[in-house]
Amino acid sequence: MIDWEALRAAATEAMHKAYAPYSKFPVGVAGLVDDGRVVVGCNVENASYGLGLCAECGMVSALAASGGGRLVAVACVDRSGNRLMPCGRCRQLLWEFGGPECLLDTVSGVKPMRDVLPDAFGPEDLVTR
Ligand SMILES: O=c1ccn([C@H]2C[C@H](O)[C@@H](CO)O2)c(=O)[nH]1
Ligand SMILES: [Zn+2]
Repeated sequence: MIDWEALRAAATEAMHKAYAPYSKFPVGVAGLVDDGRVVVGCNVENASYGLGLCAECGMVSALAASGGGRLVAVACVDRSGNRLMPCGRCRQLLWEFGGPECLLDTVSGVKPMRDVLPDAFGPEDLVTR
């Protein structure tokens, strides 16, 4: 059983560390890894606006830097602690480390990644046919 409350709490704690002076839209994300650890990320913006990093970007970096593994569940929250859908780019980032079965705490309930990124491009598509 996935403890979604705990995952949302970890995402909310990360959200409070966001650096979002330009959008004033802090985001936090937490991912449950297949070995039981929880990795988090927050958005980090830049004076060169287009260079801002989404929270999920930091989270997958933390995943790799802390030993890797597969994401089994992900929760993203906004400043009110409400569920937030990852942007399209971030869905692709999550797909790389979670694949179709990874669960996402969406605004319309828990869904597998395959439902929020249908017909996704992934590592297996790089195999020459
Ligand atoms: O899934 C998302 C969507 C948006 N943001 C950030 C990017 C930007 O800093 C702010 C407003 O778009 O929210 C994320 O971190 N993750
Ligand atoms: Zn994003």
